[in-house]
Amino acid sequence: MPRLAVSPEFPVELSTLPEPVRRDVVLSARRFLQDAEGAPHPERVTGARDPRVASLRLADGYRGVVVRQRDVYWLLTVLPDAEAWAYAQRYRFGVNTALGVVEMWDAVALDRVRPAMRRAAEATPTRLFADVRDGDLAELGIDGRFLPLVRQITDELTLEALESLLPPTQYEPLAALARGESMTGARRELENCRALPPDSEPVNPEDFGAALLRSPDRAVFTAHPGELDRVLEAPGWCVFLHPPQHRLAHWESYPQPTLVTGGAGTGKTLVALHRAAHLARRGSGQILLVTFSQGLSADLAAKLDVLVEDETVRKRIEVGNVDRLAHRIVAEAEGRPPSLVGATELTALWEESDTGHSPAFLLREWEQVVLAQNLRTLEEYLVAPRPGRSVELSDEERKTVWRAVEHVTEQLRERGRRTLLQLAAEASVLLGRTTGDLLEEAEPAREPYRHIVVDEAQDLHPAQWRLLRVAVPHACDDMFIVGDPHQRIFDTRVALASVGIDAVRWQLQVSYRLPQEILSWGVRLRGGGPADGLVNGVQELYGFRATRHGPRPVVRAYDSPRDELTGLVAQVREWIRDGVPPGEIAVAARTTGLVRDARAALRDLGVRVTTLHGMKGLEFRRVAVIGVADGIVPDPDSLTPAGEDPAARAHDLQRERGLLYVACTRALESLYVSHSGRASPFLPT
Ligand SMILES: Nc1ncnc2c1ncn2[C@@H]1O[C@H](COP(=O)(O)OP(=O)(O)OP(=O)(O)O)[C@@H](O)[C@H]1O
Repeated sequence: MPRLAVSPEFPVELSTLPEPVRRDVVLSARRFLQDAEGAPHPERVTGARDPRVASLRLADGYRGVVVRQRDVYWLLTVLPDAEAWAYAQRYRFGVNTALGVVEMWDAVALDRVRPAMRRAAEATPTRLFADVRDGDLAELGIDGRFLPLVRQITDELTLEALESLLPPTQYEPLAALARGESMTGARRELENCRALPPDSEPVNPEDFGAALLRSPDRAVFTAHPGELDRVLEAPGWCVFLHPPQHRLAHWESYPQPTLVTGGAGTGKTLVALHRAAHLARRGSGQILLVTFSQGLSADLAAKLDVLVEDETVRKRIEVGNVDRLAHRIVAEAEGRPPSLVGATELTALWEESDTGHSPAFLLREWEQVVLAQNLRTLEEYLVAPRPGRSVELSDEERKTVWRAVEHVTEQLRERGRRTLLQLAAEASVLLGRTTGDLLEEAEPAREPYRHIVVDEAQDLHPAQWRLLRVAVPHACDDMFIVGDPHQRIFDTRVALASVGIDAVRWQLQVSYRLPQEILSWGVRLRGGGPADGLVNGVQELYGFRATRHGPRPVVRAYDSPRDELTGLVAQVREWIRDGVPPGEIAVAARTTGLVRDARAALRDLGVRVTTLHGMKGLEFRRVAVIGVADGIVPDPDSLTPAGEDPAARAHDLQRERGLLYVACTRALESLYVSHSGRASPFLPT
């Protein structure tokens, strides 16, 4: 029986074929896998650059291309006959001698550039890799067949021109050396191309089957027709993760909490989903997959349903948001659902306390200093640090503020009302009581969850982190956390270590959602500067890059809001005329008023219209962000007056910037931004 591995390109090509052809292709592939009667035979490809390449007739006029070695077949693509033969002739295949993974390159295109490279090399004695020894290149897995070419490269631009022609495992270490990195840096880049931890066996470059097994991003083996159907039908992200994503999601065991950070579209949510699925398949205990809001958790649950087919495995994962968890714990303890206080009622309570500070100032002090550090007494508050608050408070002023906090909490208690953060704080006390102090005890009395996986971690409040920490005992694989401090859209900054989560951090750097043009523009908008939170110190966007190119974002200035709406409608209609389904188009604005106007203007078109906040965690092919004007973004009502607290205002501005950045980085293909009147100061010039 053949051992059949499928490449990620095969299902993609298959999905573009007309229905009857697709059905025939799937039937033929199944027959081939089972070696059944009528199965297609591998046919030799004359003129092939690689003698292991063969062709399979999969449907009338359509052929598959395979690389074979003994009983192993790697099914690469399915194309109309003529294209399939040409494809089969073009490519060569190898095994990376350092990593043992498969490599594939367009030998015809590479041959085509050789004469120009030779001429360029003859014109100058300069060589980009003159100082690098052959031995070092071999250690980095550079294929001997590429060596003459590598030795001819004169400068970085020439190397960049080769990027699409070389396998990434050849290109990445060379690019690192070209950037002036040491051998260690180049090795690190190479290691980043590894999806699985190294095995103890030395690499045998002749064993193609073993190399395919080490390359789950390039090939998935299917043992029976059910598995083949799954690979052919499931969305690509369910089956093929990019090497760093695969490594993080499928790592056997993490001895301590793990934090994965990465820019927009680097696949953090996918990694969180696959990690949860991996843990569930292992069956080591109940898993909580948790995120920031109810809407996002519904989205996660829907994706998880697609990823995990086995019902028993799926049931091991509860998907939720932290507020719901807190609500449930308190409701169970008290025998009835807790009642929440509304924003207006809370503001009125702060106003009752005569402190000389605004309700917004007091609320912030309560949430970001008192609740964030879980301060219970005036004595604790008097000596507590107040990070992010630049207005000094004397002891007397602190006493006044504390009295206001006591007044408000007392009033809330009397009315039987609570805020969500109070709920989280109470839930962690309740859980701590029933489970013992899990931070201290080695063997708690009860284990609510065995694993917790957190998405959108940057926006959780310390009180919510404390709840999550007590909801899972300290053990290997207890917490797997993904987030991006640059996408923070709420006022929470937490160093995980300060809430008992001693996390080791990993980073994803390649955005698979954004074209480079939107990514670069977005980074300028966000300000490439560092963001704080999650780990001690700050994090940079340095090294964040994309794999695709696309159109530059379009920024349109209009004379009036009415013209701006007309322009929006014209843009959305054009996208729909281009064939983009309305469900894959989103329009976002900072204010609910603008959202209402845009909804009315786009009434019949069926596109999603939402606030900037509502864009969090989502993705669309085309995105329009409107009303990006001075006076709207940043929202003046959401900014602390500079006179009241300059540091808080600076944080507010960062948060507003982050919000716009989040909305603009939802676009897979095109981004359209508009304003009437003066542009928002956040827009890159
Ligand atoms: N392995 C993959 N296979 C297919 N598509 C991928 C893969 N990894 C990332 N993508 C693409 O990138 C998108 C972003 O993935 P995901 O939502 O997990 O990123 P993220 O880092 O959580 O994004 P953000 O922080 O901006 O919300 C996916 O929806 C998909 O379009």
